[in-house]
Amino acid sequence: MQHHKRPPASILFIFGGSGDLNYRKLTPALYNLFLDEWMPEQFSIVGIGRTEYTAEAYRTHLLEGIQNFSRRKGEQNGHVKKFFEHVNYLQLDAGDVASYARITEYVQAKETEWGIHPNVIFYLAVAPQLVPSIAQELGTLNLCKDKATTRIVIEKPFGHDLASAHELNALLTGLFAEEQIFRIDHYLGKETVQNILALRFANALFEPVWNRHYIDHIQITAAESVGLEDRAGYYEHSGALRDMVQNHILQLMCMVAMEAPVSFDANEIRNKKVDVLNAIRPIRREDVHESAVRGQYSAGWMKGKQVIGYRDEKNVAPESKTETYAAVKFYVDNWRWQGVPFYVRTGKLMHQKSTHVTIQFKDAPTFAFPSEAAESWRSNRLTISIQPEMDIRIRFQAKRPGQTMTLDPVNMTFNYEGSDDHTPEAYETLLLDVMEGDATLFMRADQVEAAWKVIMPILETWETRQPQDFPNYNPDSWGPEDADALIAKDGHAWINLPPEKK
Ligand SMILES: NC(=O)C1=CN([C@@H]2O[C@H](COP(=O)(O)OP(=O)(O)OC[C@H]3O[C@@H](n4cnc5c(N)ncnc54)[C@H](OP(=O)(O)O)[C@@H]3O)[C@@H](O)[C@H]2O)C=CC1
Ligand SMILES: O=C1O[C@H](COP(=O)(O)O)[C@@H](O)[C@H](O)[C@H]1O
Repeated sequence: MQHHKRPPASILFIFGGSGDLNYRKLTPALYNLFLDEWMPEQFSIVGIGRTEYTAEAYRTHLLEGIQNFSRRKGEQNGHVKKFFEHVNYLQLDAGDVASYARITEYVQAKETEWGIHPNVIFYLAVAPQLVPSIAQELGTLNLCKDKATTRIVIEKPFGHDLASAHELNALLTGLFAEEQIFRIDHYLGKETVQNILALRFANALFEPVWNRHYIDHIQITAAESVGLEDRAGYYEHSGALRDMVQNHILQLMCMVAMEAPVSFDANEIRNKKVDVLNAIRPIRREDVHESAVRGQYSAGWMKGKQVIGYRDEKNVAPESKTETYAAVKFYVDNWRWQGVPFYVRTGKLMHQKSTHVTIQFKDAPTFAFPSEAAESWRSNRLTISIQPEMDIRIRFQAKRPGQTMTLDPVNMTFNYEGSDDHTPEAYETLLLDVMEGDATLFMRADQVEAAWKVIMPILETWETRQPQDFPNYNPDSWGPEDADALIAKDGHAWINLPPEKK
């Protein structure tokens, strides 16, 4: 039984309908929205790509994606069939200007069939270099003149660098009204990421210690156990820094480091986040080697299975210098964070899928216990596990029961209620927001550009200096040795989160 208001009738055109994002995330999310009766009464999803598919073959392909990646698989009685009645495919080369007329024809046919004018959403799930030309063509379609019902969703990375992001913003704002533009960063739709704001700003407990006086350093890890997954067309031009650091990781950093907002108004939150980006200390080109490490995976073994190296993946150049791993040390130059390092890292084919933020507090000022009481004083730590574990852990010292004064670090853990099955995926939340026209969880133009500004010196340095040691890390490892050295020289070590015992 449905207890909520559904969005208005919508047609979603997904450029990149034959790609990995749609297969792994968008279609499973739309399917879950359908199961939960959040999809409009009248809707149509149209995948777009150059690959040849019959409607049937396309649906079979996407069903496989649901079976592999959806939080609820495709076995729900009859629902799969009903869902796929709304899914179609348009074989279309985005470079073929004349073919855009087919989009208008499709919309007109649906208008006639449904007897109303629907929302029309263009989702650009394609590599950034294709975005400007597609946006340009869409912007000239008559139907895009209707600001209330037409929207364009742009995936990250938004642009390829600072200059192209700036140009893209100018292009989009020339063609569309700001309320039609949805710059997506799906990490902002994750429940656990949104909970960072709740943890920090709905509790007075943490605020007094959330600063340079009590925090030693902060770590952000987004480790993936998957490799390239046949995405060379996109990833070879991207690499880990553009793919994950410029967007997802910097957004996580903003949430951890931002000042308290005075309201939950979308612009107020964005203002506070952009302040963090603007306060990140610029890394000088000559210092990049001190603050950033890149890596590329070799061939090897992953959980007992043989895997090929990055350079042997399909459509990857044999001498590719694309990084599949990046670690960076940042500082935020403001009163709260002066002198506190933020260590961030991300990589593919790593030992374990794990995204988490760790706040490492300073040691107790003196240690009155006998020195043999504890292996380390460095015990106070707060960890926000974003995925696959979804929990918040506070680690502190406790006395081990017995006659001696022996201390052990223990964890107090908050686990999200219910199973993963019931937690909406980020793309469910965000796609619903797009259909409803709510841009609160989306990026503003200046945020995207400020994030590019932060990473440009690293990008430019890496692009001009060839990596001499690629491939430099093994699958099923925690990345290159240099990344351990990056943090070890400050007297720290990366924290690899063990799964919480249930
Ligand atoms: N994969 C993921 O998990 C995530 C991806 N993203 C973002 O999504 C975007 C796409 O990534 P991903 O799906 O992985 O990349 P893929 O390489 O898997 O997909 C690229 C898509 O672009 C289409 N395409 C390429 N050229 C054309 C063309 N001339 N005309 C029409 N379609 C074309 C391809 O279709 P065809 O070959 O059939 O033409 C394919 O569907 C990137 O910006 C990425 O950052 C964001 C979050 C997660
Ligand atoms: O944006 C991207 O994100 C995925 C990882 O997303 P997650 O929700 O599974 O953490 C990554 O695999 C992909 O390379 C990147 O484009």
